[in-house]
Amino acid sequence: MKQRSYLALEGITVEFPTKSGPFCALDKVDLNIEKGQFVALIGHSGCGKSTLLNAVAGLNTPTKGVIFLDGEVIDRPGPDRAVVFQDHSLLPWLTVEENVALAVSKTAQGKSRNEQRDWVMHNLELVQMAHAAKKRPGEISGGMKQRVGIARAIAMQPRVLLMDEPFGALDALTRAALQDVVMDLQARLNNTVLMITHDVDEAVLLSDRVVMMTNGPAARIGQDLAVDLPRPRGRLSVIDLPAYADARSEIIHFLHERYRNPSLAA
Ligand SMILES: Nc1ncnc2c1ncn2[C@@H]1O[C@H](COP(=O)(O)OP(=O)(O)OP(=O)(O)O)[C@@H](O)[C@H]1O
Repeated sequence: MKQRSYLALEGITVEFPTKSGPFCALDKVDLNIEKGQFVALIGHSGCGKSTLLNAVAGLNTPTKGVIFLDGEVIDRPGPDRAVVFQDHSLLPWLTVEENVALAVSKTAQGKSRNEQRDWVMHNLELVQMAHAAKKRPGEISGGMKQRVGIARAIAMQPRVLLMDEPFGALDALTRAALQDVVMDLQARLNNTVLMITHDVDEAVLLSDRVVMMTNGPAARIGQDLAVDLPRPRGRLSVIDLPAYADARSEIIHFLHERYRNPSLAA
């Protein structure tokens, strides 16, 4: 039997029907991610990053190709793949605790009510949000909502954590604090993660690999860069390492030289 990676995308083509005929967003994309790897997906706006992530989430169906997770074909959404979106998508009428509990109830077979409650609080503690358990989303800041969104996702113990620009709507300092949370979680839990970002420093700081996409239509993977930085990582401990500068430079050359932003092309 063929030995596949934990998450294996094989020949993924996605075409969308449009008035002027099919629009090819992704063209025969192959991507292999091992268990416990943190992979960032980077590329210019509109290249197809969300299309790729949504295919893994089961939210869109590839026109061609197959996605395998732990040897099983993925063709629909499931609680084994939790998604964190840029917009936290918490239910406003539920408290922080209830928002996480709702997700946990879908995946907590065999857990008593008390065990589920403890699990919810444990995950809120991991993102330093236990103190706000009784608040509603309208009573907490954007950064705090994103922390809760992350707690909700990891509390489901997904096989893959998918993040679509999770910090895109946050100011720079809040964003940095959330990156630290994600680094801490990765050190403790070693999740398998696929994360979309537009931020080169964020990609290098958080990831084991940075996968760079070519400009669409018919986008492909243009470069797959291993980030050779020790873990656990801290922002100040890696920033002066040559490997940090090298990775950063590779990505910037890819984005601004090899595949320039198509909307800036003369
Ligand atoms: N449902 C759809 N119907 C038609 N075209 C679509 C559809 N969804 C996405 N597209 C097109 O597919 C291409 C890829 O879109 P996608 O949202 O995946 O890009 P992206 O890299 O995630 O962009 P951004 O960084 O701006 O979020 C774009 O040209 C987009 O217009």
